[in-house]
Amino acid sequence: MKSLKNGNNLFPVFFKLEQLHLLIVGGGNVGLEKLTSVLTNSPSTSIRLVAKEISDEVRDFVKDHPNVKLIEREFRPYDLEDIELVIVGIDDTRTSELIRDMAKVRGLLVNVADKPELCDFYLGSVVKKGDLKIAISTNGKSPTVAKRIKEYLNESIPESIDEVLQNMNKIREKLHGNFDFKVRTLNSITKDWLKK
Ligand SMILES: C[C@@]1(CC(=O)O)C2=NC(=C\c3[nH]c(c(CCC(=O)O)c3CC(=O)O)Cc3[nH]c(c(CC(=O)O)c3CCC(=O)O)/C=C3\N/C(=C\2)[C@@H](CCC(=O)O)[C@]3(C)CC(=O)O)/[C@H]1CCC(=O)O
Ligand SMILES: NC(=O)c1ccc[n+]([C@@H]2O[C@H](COP(=O)([O-])OP(=O)(O)OC[C@H]3O[C@@H](n4cnc5c(N)ncnc54)[C@H](O)[C@@H]3O)[C@@H](O)[C@H]2O)c1
Repeated sequence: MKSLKNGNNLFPVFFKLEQLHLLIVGGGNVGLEKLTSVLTNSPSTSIRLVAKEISDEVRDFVKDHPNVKLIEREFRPYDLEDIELVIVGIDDTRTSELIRDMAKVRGLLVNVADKPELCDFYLGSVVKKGDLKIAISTNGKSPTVAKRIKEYLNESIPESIDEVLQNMNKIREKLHGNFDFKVRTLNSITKDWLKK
C-alpha cells in the first residue's frame, strides 16, 4: 500500500475573499463555474471579470452583484493591477501560461482552472450549513469524488448543526476564567456528541 505520507500535501486555508480583489479571466462555461463557486461562498467579493466574449449566463448570474465588474475584451497585463488572486478559465493554454507568468512576477496567487500544473491553489468542493463550512480536496485526483463526498456530507450532517454552533458560541462568550478552564469546559460539554 502507498504510504499515506505521500498523499495530499495541500495546505487548506479559508480566505476572507470579500476583503480581497479577485480577477477572473474567461466568461464561458468554466468562467461561470468558478464565478458561481466564488459568489456562492463569498457573495460580496470584489471581482473583475475580463473575457473576449462574456456569455449571457454569466451576465445573468451577476446582474444582482454590483461588486462584479464585467469587461468584455482580451486580457491585458494591467488587468492584474490592484488584484490579489487570479482565476483563469480560458480556452487558450498558451495565453493562460502567459497570464500566470505575469501574475507570478507580481507575487499573485493563481488558479488556472483544469490545469493543475499551473495552479498555486485549487478550488474545493464545499459543504455549508450555516456557519459550518467543510472544504474537500482529492488532491486533484477526482473532482467527481469530491462532489460525491460533498453530497454525502450534505445529507448526513443535519441542518441543526448550526444551532449547536450558535449555542456553543454563546457559552463560549459567557465563560469566564483562564484559558485552561475554558478549554476544559468546552471539551467536556461536547465530549459525548458522536457517541449518541
Ligand atoms: C471541486 C471543484 C471546484 C470548482 O471547480 O468549483 C473542482 N472541480 C469540480 C468539478 C469537476 N471538474 C471537472 C469535472 C469533470 C470530471 C473529471 O474530469 O473528473 C468535474 C465534475 C463535475 O462537474 O461533475 C474537470 C476537471 N477538473 C480538473 C481537471 C484537470 C485535471 O484533473 O488534470 C479536469 C479535467 C478537464 C478536462 O478533461 O479537460 C482540475 C481541478 N478541478 C478542481 C476543482 C481542482 C481539484 C479539486 C480536487 O482536489 O478534487 C483542480 C485540480 C483545479 C481547479 O480547477 O481548481 C468542482 C466540484 C464541483 C462540486 O462540488 O459540485
Ligand atoms: N466546459 C467545461 O466544462 C470544460 C471541462 C473541462 C475542460 N474545459 C477546458 O477549459 C477551458 C475553457 O472552457 P470553456 O468551456 O469555459 O470555454 P468557453 O469557450 O466557453 O469560454 C472561453 C472563454 O475564454 C475567453 N477568452 C479566450 N481567450 C481570451 C483572452 N486572451 N482574454 C480574455 N478572454 C479570453 C473567451 O472569450 C470565453 O469567454 C478550455 O480549455 C476547455 O477545453 C472545459
